[in-house]
Amino acid sequence: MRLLVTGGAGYVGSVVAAQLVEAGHDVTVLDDLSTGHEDAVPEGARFVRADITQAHDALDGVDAVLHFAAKSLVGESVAKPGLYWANNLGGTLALLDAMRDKGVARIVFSSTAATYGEPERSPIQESDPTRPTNPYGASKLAVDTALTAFAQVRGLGAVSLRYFNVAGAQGRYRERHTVETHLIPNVLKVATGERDNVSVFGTDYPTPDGTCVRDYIHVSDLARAHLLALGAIIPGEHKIYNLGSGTGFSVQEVISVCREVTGHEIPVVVGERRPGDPAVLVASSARIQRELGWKPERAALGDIVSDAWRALSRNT
Ligand SMILES: NC(=O)c1ccc[n+]([C@@H]2O[C@H](COP(=O)([O-])OP(=O)(O)OC[C@H]3O[C@@H](n4cnc5c(N)ncnc54)[C@H](O)[C@@H]3O)[C@@H](O)[C@H]2O)c1
Ligand SMILES: O=c1ccn([C@@H]2O[C@H](COP(=O)(O)OP(=O)(O)O[C@H]3O[C@H](CO)[C@H](O)[C@H](O)[C@H]3O)[C@@H](O)[C@H]2O)c(=O)[nH]1
Repeated sequence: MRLLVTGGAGYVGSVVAAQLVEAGHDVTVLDDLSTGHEDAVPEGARFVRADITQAHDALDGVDAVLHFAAKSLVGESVAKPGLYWANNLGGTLALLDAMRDKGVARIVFSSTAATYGEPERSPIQESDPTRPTNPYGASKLAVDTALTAFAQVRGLGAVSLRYFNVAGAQGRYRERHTVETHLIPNVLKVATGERDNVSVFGTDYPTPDGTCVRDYIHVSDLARAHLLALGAIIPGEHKIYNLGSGTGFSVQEVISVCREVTGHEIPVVVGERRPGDPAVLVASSARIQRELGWKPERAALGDIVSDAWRALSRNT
């Protein structure tokens, strides 16, 4: 297929673009490089540096869009909600209009666990209430809502994948955000010497060891789900799937695994709770397993951390 990958110079988008090229698709990456890196665009993909509101030309002859481009820092979204609404919702609406103008009727969208907010039960199912607790999650939920409407009125075929905590690396493709908020890369930066210690945000949560529990999914497993989603798009339908490994690990458990993998003691500083962090976020991925036959292959936390560590130590 001829595919447009927005945000394909970023962490998740670059891994998916690499898998798409590998599978023989014709791939164009469109990215404004606001948080991405041009050298993350895989060999064999074309690169267009542009904002998602300027995608018209890049959509010529395209069969489907995989839409990763977004702002995705929860804290920044609280400080600058306008940026999140404009970029994530406004930008996506412009992209969807351009797709309609160019007759492109298929999209796979990066949604998030943040659309659920504080969950009522664990694991979270797609039918559970969506009550985002920050503008980032709200902007992503608004796109999901728009996709449902456009499927009904425009015949758009859409799949939203709600990622839980993405981690790990695929070969050279790794997480390298300039502002890094995610736990695993921050812990590993202590082992490379880039940081002196890692802060644990709260030890008084109602969890077995008092630290937050998350569902970490390997970026390669996540990427594979996009290729399955692409094949499952049905015009006029919007499908939503959670994507996690189905097992929760606490912050302390993650740090322990990072110590085992790196052989570094990784000093810890106990800090305050980070506002807006739910105690436990674990996905039920039963729907995508049942309907698309997806299965995580590198779900073990040791594998996820080892792959992230290998890629990081090769590049620092
Ligand atoms: N990483 C995670 O744990 C996680 C979890 C849930 C959802 N997501 C979603 O997955 C997607 C990818 O996340 P990521 O971690 O790879 O982030 P990232 O910041 O590495 O990648 C996003 C890419 O989009 C580009 N971009 C942003 N705004 C743009 C615009 N207006 N026009 C063109 N390009 C633009 C950036 O330059 C970057 O290359 C995002 O939509 C994010 O919300 C990520
Ligand atoms: O230096 C750090 C970084 C994180 N944490 C803790 O580690 C856990 C994981 O934090 P991350 O920042 O790695 O991930 P989040 O769970 O906050 O975020 C993920 O889930 C969100 C939904 O709530 C969004 O989908 C977001 O894009 C996705 O990365 C949280 O309990 C956080 O408080 C620390 O203790 N210290």
